[in-house]
Amino acid sequence: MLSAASSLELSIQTRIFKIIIIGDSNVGKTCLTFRFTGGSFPDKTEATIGVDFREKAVEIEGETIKVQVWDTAGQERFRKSMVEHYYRNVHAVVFVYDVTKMASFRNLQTWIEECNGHRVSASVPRVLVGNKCDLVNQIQVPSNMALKFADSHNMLLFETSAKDPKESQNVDSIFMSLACRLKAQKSLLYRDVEREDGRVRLTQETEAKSNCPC
Ligand SMILES: Nc1nc2c(ncn2[C@@H]2O[C@H](COP(=O)(O)OP(=O)(O)OP(=O)(O)O)[C@@H](O)[C@H]2O)c(=O)[nH]1
Ligand SMILES: [Mg+2]
Repeated sequence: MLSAASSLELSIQTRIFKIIIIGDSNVGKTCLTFRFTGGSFPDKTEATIGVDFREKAVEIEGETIKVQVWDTAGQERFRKSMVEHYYRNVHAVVFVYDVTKMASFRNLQTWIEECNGHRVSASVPRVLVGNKCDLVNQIQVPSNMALKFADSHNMLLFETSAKDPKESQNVDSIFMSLACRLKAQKSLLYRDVEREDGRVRLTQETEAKSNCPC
């Protein structure tokens, strides 16, 4: 068993990455969050009011990182007082649309503008997620259209389903790929700080040895 001191030390050392999920109401933001943090698809969901937080500890290259997912409200009336909080000190942004609803794809432009309007740095990674791919006969947003949009905004595209258990790895990979990128970014940041201190010098070679699972 861990002593109180060592468990305190562990929790102090654990880095937390804040990832927000943004998109129209009903696209499945809450279900995607559930799938990643709890491994299941909820029987029933209500519209999110304000924000729901869910966390998951993941291990990347031997480091335990806490991924803190901010599941935001898509409905204007449930989000307007919270928007500032969503974007404050955010580490990564996940934009979600519903592949069976063209309007949710068209509205991405507005969500991206909102994000840009909150001084989110260009270095904050963003990904695009097309959800509900299990509804194969109802797809309205063709993959090539989504891919073009993602490319033009410098985002990776994931097409997936929070509902289909066979897709659960794909859902995990949305968050894991972001966590890997953030870990790499942060280690660069530490390296710079350490360089300034003149204490530690990490070389390109050290970076190349990285064996990130993503
Ligand atoms: N078929 C299918 N239905 C899904 C999927 N993901 C979510 N749903 C359904 O879509 C509806 C909305 O899901 P939520 O996760 O609550 O949507 P949301 O984006 O969080 O909505 P707000 O909280 O209002 O912003 C629910 O009825 C879910 O069961 C999916 O991958 N496939
Ligand atoms: Mg929700």
